[in-house]
Amino acid sequence: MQCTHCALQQVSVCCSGSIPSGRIRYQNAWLCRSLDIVACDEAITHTTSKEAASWTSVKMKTVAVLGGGVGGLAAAYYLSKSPQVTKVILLESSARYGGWLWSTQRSDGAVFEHGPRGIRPAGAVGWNTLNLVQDIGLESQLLPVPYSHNASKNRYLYVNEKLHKMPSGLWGALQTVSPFTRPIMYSVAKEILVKKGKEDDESIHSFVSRRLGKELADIAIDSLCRGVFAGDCRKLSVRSCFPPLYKAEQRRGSIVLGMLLGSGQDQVVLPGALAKRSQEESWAQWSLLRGMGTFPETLADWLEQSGRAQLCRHAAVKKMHISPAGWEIQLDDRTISADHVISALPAEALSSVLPPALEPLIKQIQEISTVTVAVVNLEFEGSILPVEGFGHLVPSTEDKGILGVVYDSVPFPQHNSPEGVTTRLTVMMGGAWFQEVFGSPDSVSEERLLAAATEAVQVHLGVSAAPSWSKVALQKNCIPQYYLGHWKRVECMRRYIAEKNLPLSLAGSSYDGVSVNDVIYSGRMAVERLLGPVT
Ligand SMILES: Cc1cc2nc3c(=O)[nH]c(=O)nc-3n(C[C@H](O)[C@H](O)[C@H](O)COP(=O)(O)OP(=O)(O)OC[C@H]3O[C@@H](n4cnc5c(N)ncnc54)[C@H](O)[C@@H]3O)c2cc1C
Ligand SMILES: C=Cc1c2[nH]c(c1C)Cc1[nH]c(c(CCC(=O)O)c1C)Cc1[nH]c(c(C)c1CCC(=O)O)Cc1[nH]c(c(C)c1C=C)C2
Repeated sequence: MQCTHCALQQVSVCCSGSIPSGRIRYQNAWLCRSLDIVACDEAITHTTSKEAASWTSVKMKTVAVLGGGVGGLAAAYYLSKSPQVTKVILLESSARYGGWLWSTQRSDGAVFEHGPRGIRPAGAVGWNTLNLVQDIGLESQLLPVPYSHNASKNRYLYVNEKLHKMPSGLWGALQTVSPFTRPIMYSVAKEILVKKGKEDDESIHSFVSRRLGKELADIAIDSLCRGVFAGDCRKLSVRSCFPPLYKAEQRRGSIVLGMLLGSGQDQVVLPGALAKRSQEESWAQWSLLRGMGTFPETLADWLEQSGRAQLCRHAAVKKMHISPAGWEIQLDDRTISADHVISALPAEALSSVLPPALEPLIKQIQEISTVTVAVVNLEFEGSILPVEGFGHLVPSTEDKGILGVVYDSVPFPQHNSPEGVTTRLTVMMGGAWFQEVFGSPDSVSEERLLAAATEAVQVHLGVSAAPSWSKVALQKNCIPQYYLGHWKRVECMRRYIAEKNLPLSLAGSSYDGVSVNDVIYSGRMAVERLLGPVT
């Protein structure tokens, strides 16, 4: 079995009798050095005297974190918990922390999101985020949306010029629901009999076509990939974008069996009180009273007040030099020395600051591309929606340029203006199709993007009124695309770093998942790989 995080080690499941080197005990599981689970307690039949890892002896004087997005802030947070680090310094090029977590709060109190608007509480990474939220004192600001809410139950597809509610629950799966020509359950039942694929990676479209049929791949999966990665499911990797699907096929021979029997838990996180509350109250997603942007703001304040991290804005990293003494990080106006660097920069930004001597690494990093998304917030007078739900997605066959529309007022009415009845919507456009539809992101006008968004709302939702307020945010290169072979590329990069003994860790959305939860977890993993488990 190969550890998904620690490319260097071939680890064996312990009950086969072989003990992976560097295995350590952590909570109720056995982990390899990268802290992937090797085997749960029950599976352990052998132990060695060498298992206590020597993390406690690791000392770092100064660790620099590059990038003040949520990934960098999370890395700084976990570093700040470690007594092994003397100094943590975070460098952010822009005037504010948070990267893509960015909200506008208007003077009347209405909130508009220009990046993520909801975070999933479920699973180890969801719990991990909620543990952090609880620790920094944000609990009172949470806006949870339970599974029973219309925004959780109702998601729509815009196909053949009509809105279709996506089937949900067992009853929905048993019926033929347009735009599909067969019940989803038909494809699901047949899936168990489909042979396991032989490739070490596959596009999401090919994987789903093979296992569940072309119709689901063409409509549902095409739309899903636009609604998560703003990307093209024919190019995106199933192994890197949806690891549970890939693992289910590898370990159980079927997605359905993998879901029923489990296909291996990779992360170990204990739920704190808030995460337990999210389970008890069945939250599907959550936001914050004054918008997602308050998350990084509060985390940055918490770090500054802890006195354990020095945070610098307007501190663009220009170049980095490496010597046996460590890193020299060149900013506009000064140079900073660090024993270790955790990069939470977008891949492209990291590749442009690394020293030319690391060319093989730079080349690999440059292969991770991104897409641009135009995020258009619209506000309308009155209740104008024909349906109640989270929003609708548009498959690429219907309209390449319009990815989907979020009905923000439905999940988060608390973000509406308190003055009168209004409806807030967000139209997301472009993604992998940006250039083809709108031309260069450097030359497209806001007017054109606003007109396209307003037209989509008019055509898809029958809203003829003009918006009473709008904002266009062109999010250039905002979502990394994990194309075929991404896992191998990331593995190669980490192997290169390890073989060259470079004091460098990679975190952030470019490598191990794009969701806010994944990115926060990547910051934690970077710290744990360096210093051992954080508590
Ligand atoms: C429109 C949109 C909607 C999304 N919706 C969701 C959602 O609903 N749910 C969800 O979970 N996720 C969502 N995401 C994904 C999620 O928001 C991102 O993947 C995540 O915020 C990325 O965080 P990061 O810290 O890795 O990167 P970034 O946010 O890109 O942070 C990197 C930071 O590095 C800084 N930087 C760049 N160059 C330098 C330099 N040379 N020196 C110093 N600093 C530098 C940047 O200014 C930035 O602050 C969405 C993303 C977008 C764009
Ligand atoms: C239409 C474009 C987009 C919408 N959201 C995003 C884009 C590009 C970005 C995005 N959305 C989600 C994530 C995180 C994924 C995760 O693992 O948590 C990101 C990066 C959440 C999400 N949004 C939709 C789904 C199915 C998910 C996955 C998690 C979940 O089930 O909640 C669907 C969806 N996204 C958008 C719309 C309009 C929509 C469906 C109606 C907007």
